[in-house]
Amino acid sequence: MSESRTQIHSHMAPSVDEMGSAGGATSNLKTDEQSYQLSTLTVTSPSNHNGDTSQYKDKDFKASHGTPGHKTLLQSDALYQYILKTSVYPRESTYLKELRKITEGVSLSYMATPPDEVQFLMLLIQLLNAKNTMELGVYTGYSLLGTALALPDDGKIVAIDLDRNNYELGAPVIEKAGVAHKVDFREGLILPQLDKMLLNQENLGLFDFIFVDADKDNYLKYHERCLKLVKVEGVIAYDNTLWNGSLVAPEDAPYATYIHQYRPFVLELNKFLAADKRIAISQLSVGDGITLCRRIL
Ligand SMILES: C[S@@+](CC[C@H](N)C(=O)[O-])C[C@H]1O[C@@H](n2cnc3c(N)ncnc32)[C@H](O)[C@@H]1O
Repeated sequence: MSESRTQIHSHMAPSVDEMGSAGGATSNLKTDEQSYQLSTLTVTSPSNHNGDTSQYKDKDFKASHGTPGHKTLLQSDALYQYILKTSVYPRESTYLKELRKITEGVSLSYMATPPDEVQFLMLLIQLLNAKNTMELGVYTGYSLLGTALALPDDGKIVAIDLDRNNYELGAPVIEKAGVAHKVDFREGLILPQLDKMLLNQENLGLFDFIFVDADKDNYLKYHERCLKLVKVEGVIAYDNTLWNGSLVAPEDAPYATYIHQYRPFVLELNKFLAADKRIAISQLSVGDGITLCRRIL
């Protein structure tokens, strides 16, 4: 089995470069949470994901199976670069590109949703004819801008994040793109913000689409609240549900600390969503894994 190796350094997350060579060194690793401390580690990415987990016991296996140095669980970086160059970058709006470039220069830039995933979300929003949407976890606003561009002119996005400073890096681009009137940014912790919204009957069943991309240990709490806020036949999308591929690795696999920390919560979420009769689901291996939940009850 051939492997590619990528060095990942704290505060030096690799970025996707559309002109760069295919393969390990120019890559973009999806992680979340501002508290994430990425120590220097070697990522070893098996190029052939055939379900064989025996490699995890290999002492030479330094880090994340299924973390091929980019925000996807594809077979290779080359394939990922192919998708970006062929289907994503040529159609990425100049504003999204500008915000992506700005974000690449910011610390924790790897937190941004990858461009292929945002392209998918934009199409989904249009397929749903979504008008009222919400985003939990904004960062600099790359997925927020994608949503705003995909919505009709009278569409709305409630966007919640505890950190206004990062949002303000993207806000001028959102303004320049002519979609700022759709964005209702609310600074604060997500849980109390959702609870406040639930007190107003008018918010119940209001939303056509909700994108959840924040603290994994709270996703189940968000789920109960979002199920009341999304309309029947509306969609909630949970990001990072494949959690860097760590879900199928042994507990002592050499992942970064934050991966270990949140892994049980993602496992619990996936199990819960699979059994939840109130929703129809599909877990997709786009980006770091995204689970679509359509409210059916
Ligand atoms: C992965 S980033 C979001 C990325 C964003 N969707 C994008 O495309 O750039 C996660 C964000 O969630 C925010 N966050 C994490 N936990 C939160 C909480 N409990 N309440 C509010 N915001 C939170 C962080 O401040 C961070 O900006």
